[in-house]
Amino acid sequence: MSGRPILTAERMRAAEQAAIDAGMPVETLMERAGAALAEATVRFGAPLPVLILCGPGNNGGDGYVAARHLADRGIRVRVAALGDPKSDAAKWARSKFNGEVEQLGAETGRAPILIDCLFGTGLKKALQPDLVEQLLRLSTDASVCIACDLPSGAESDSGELLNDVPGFGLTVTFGALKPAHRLMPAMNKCGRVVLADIGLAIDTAWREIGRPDLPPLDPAGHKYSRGLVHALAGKMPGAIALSTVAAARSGAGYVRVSTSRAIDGLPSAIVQTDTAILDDPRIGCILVGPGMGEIPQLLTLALTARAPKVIDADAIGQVGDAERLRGQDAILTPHSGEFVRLFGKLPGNKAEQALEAACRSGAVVVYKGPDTVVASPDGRIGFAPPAPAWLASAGTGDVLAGMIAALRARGLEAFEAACAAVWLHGRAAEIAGPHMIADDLAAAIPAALDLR
Ligand SMILES: NC(=O)C1=CN([C@@H]2O[C@H](COP(=O)(O)OP(=O)(O)OC[C@H]3O[C@@H](n4cnc5c(N)ncnc54)[C@H](O)[C@@H]3O)[C@@H](O)[C@H]2O)[C@@H](O)CC1
Ligand SMILES: Nc1ncnc2c1ncn2[C@@H]1O[C@H](COP(=O)(O)OP(=O)(O)O)[C@@H](O)[C@H]1O
Ligand SMILES: [K+]
Repeated sequence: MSGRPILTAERMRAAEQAAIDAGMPVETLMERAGAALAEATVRFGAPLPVLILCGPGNNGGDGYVAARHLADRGIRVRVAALGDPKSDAAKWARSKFNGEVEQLGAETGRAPILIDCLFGTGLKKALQPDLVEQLLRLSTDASVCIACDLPSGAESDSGELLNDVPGFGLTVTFGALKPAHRLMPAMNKCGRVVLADIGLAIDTAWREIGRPDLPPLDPAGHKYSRGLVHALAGKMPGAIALSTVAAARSGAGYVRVSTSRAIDGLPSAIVQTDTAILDDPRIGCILVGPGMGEIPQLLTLALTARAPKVIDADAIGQVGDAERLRGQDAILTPHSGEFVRLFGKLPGNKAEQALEAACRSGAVVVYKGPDTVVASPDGRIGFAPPAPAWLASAGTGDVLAGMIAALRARGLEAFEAACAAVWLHGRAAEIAGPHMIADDLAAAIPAALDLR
């Protein structure tokens, strides 16, 4: 899966230390970070007067460097600091800035562009209440708010907010994204996240899910080689109808649904059958769960088959013990309620919880929500880019399950199929627009596929 790298604060510091050990001065890293922050500010905010709030550590150091670069470009820039810089690199950055440095407080005047360089990955506790008050006041008075690395108060690894945090239009981060950029509630405060390369070597299995690279159609292919999805209908046929339409629209060559009674309104291209023979070697992926209701035999039947499977919705609740999935080639797609029901309350951030669930079950886990994460038992984690909040409507999860099943049946490896579907699902929602219903979402999949 391609996409921007994501590192915890500890691994970020390790990457920085490795660069320093290899002979790169920390001042060079800070110089690059501050220059990138200044560049993004000019591009995003236009050449308006800037106020930079500097904290005592290296986040503040980046701010002094950015102030120098902005001043060199002829932009009116003021710096208000919490106090003297504490780290050597920040002291160096402060010494290179020729302008005046105000004491940050109730007297600090507003500016149209505000840059928050108070705290970044070094945040350890909530900001003092009076500092929060100043940050909120100055951000309310600004037209454009930019966060250096992280909004101050957002905890880098968990995505928790330790104090009230204003909403930023832009966050400029360095080397790699941090989990907080893609986990709620912090991700909702970051605005657009720009990643600047400051010359660090980044090695990680955690990435933001990027635009998928789907294999081209085989010119000599046939409907089975393009992928056969076999869905199992249960009590509520509407849900499996959404899933199967989504699977067909996602490029499966053949979509078949086992159902005891005809499902009205299903496109004729989707084959309805009253038998449920799952030992057909041509099946590329079985889909079970959407609209299943209390029919646990359907999950049992799916688990007897060799084919890969997507286990969604009601079927997740029927798994009981995650160990049951060992040896299965499965993708699980729980929302938070289904996740806790199957795995209990796990420690760590959402990504770590998904990874633990993947390790326990041996399945790829798509932990859904406004901050969907995809985890593979081999340690890979994909963090979804922001998706529209209007996805929170009935049936959109059924659509996602069908999309994953189609991409899996088309031959993508389980983790790749899940990540690609999550990306396309978010883009389809953007295309379908704020008043969409799940049926519109499925109809927008071809346009999302065309975006790639
Ligand atoms: N890791 C890297 O490779 C690079 C990091 N850079 C910058 O360095 C930042 C991290 O710098 P630091 O480790 O100095 O940490 P910060 O600048 O985030 O915080 C500085 C120190 O403030 C104290 N502190 C934390 N929370 C506080 C609170 N609520 N109230 C009062 N004091 C508090 C802590 O002792 C902390 O170490 C990054 O966010 C980034 O902006 C850049 O300079 C470029 C290179
Ligand atoms: N606030 C939100 N912002 C973005 N995406 C969301 C939000 N809430 C839910 N989603 C997405 O919408 C889908 C909902 O799936 P699910 O909860 O299974 O609903 P349903 O069972 O009704 O289909 C998931 O893909 C989830 O990630
Ligand atoms: K900051």
